Amino acid sequence: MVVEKEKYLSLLSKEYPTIAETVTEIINLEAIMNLPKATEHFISDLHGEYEAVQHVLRNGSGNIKEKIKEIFQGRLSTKEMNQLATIVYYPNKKISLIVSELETPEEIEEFYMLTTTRITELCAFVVSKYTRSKVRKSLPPDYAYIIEELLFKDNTTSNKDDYYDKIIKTVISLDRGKQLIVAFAYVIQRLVVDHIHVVGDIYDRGPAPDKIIDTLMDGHELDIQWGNHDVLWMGAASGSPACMANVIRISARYNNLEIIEDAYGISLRSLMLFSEMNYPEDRYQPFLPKIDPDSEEKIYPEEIRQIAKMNQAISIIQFKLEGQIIQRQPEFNMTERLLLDKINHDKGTITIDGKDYPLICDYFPTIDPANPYELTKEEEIVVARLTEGFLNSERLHKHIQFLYSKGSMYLTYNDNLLFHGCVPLNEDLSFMEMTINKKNYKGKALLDKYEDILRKGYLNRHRGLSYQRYLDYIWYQWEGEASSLFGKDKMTTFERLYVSDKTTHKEKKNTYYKERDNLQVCNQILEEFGLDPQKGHIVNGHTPVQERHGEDPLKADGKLIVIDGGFSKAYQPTTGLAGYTLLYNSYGMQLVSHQPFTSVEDAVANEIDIVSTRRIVDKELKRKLVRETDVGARLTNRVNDLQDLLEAYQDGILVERIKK
Ligand SMILES: O=P(O)(O)OC[C@H]1O[C@](O)(COP(=O)(O)O)[C@@H](O)[C@@H]1O
Ligand SMILES: [Mn+2]
Repeated sequence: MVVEKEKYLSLLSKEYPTIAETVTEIINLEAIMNLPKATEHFISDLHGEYEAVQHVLRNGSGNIKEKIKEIFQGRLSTKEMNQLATIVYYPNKKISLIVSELETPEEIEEFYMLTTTRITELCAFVVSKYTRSKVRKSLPPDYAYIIEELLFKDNTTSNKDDYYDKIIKTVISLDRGKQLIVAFAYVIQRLVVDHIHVVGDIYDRGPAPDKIIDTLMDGHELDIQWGNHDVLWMGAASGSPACMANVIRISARYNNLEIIEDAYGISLRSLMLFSEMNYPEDRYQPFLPKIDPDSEEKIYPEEIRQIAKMNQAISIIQFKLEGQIIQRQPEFNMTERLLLDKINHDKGTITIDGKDYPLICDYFPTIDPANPYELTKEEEIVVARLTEGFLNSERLHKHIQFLYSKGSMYLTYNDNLLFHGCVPLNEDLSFMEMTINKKNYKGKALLDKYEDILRKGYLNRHRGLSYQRYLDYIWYQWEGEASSLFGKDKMTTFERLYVSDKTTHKEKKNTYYKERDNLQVCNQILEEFGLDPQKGHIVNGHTPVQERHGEDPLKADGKLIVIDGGFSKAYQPTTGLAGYTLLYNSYGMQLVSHQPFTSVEDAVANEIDIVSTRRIVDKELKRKLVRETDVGARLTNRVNDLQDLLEAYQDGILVERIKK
């Protein structure tokens, strides 16, 4: 035997010291590989919409309802099935509501009895595709014993029924019925979806990306493909002032500065004072925040004025900082985006592409026409304070570290390729090249390089300016032409704010977006990432699918699927929907579309499911097993090693470590 192999087996023998233990593990792994493939659940462009995301996660994109129907159709009425579903999604709230409407203790007891029996049956069905050990690990410690006892009850011995009945009755008589049902509900929520892929853009626009991350951190098995908005926050947390200015500007624009101040505890006081002192009352029209018409929170005119001024101050700071990057990084090829030096301060106009346009607002108290990209002393102080705040917020770093640990630029998983935006293409369909530190990158190598830069930028965040190069490249991924996350020729933020002529607002999408309906292009990309085009799919987020205008989320005959349906409220008028989720289980792939989510209260009281339609993307001819997945490939390797270990024991090459 080769020495290396022998060493490896000797190490393995520490974990499996006897023939019996080795055999047991082989049998265990073989059994796992024969289980149906676990359900993958793809979501993207969550954009801070915590409640809608929660709802989709709680109802497993409609999967829980499907399972309820499978078991109870014909036995329960639609009303009873809807009620059971809502109990699973919002157990605490729904049970309290139901119980408050019941009159006698007998009715309450009957409700608990019935619900516990039904939810046990549902849970048993949901967990039937997992090994017992996996189920056991998902049980809440407080009720693990009881749930396990009820779940794995032996149906062959009917005299045990009394025993199970007795367990339930005792729990109820001890006034613990509600807690047990809640525990069951969470187990069902957790296990109905085995693995979540978040295809980018958790941050910006909506109110609570921080709460979404808290939820994602709470135990689901998942991975993240970073979106452009996530990378902007990662850049800000890495100490990039330009990324940070963008983050603050977007939060101000969407009237959501609480995310910075309250959720992450970063003080905006310096910016507020600076903007109050420098930007007067009537010059901020383009900077008024967008107010969510559905929001019940009252906002005072004075507050709106304050936010607009902060937005204006940080926007100018952003344009200056971005101009500095563009000037010091010729490789970015972005000199056309240098606009502050094109302002004609006397005439109140700007020259873009050789044409003069009037400015909506021509008040630039901090811009020195001779040196338009230089920050004033005061602006420098504001930027330094804010950067410190972003570098030192504990909660922000907890979240950003989670994004780094679970995330990547792209992912290959069970033959599929997942990324948020695009693989930048030239018009002739070749991969677009980007020069980074004098070397050229394209296709997969470019995405790998971007990821490397993102990681190095964050790891070196406290090491000062010599690492600024990384930060500049992180910012580039937010709005550079060869960014795989942005995918447009330019970001016209300045023009949108200052010029009314809409022709200047145009952002041209990369060729990828026109060509991703082309099967050959999709195949070329799958091959570039080492995947089999016959088997794989590409999954993207980033561009809201305008289903209302007849756009199809399935491109190239279903080879590529775009799942940005607009959880983001700001985009719902364009999409006409509230998001897609893609499910990939042992029977194939299904695209689920969701209607706008109103509120938790509405969902609880009126038992609303926001799932509207399901579409088959791909159907497996034969139910797919774990053996045929990436996990299966790893387990097969493991089984092969264990078989070698077994042989080594049997041939006397290794001796069993029998415990004394
Ligand atoms: O809708 P807003 O807030 O004006 O933002 C528009 C900007 O957002 C972008 O669409 C990028 O964000 P998305 O990833 O959400 O599309 C830019 O291309 C555009 O300039
Ligand atoms: Mn995006």
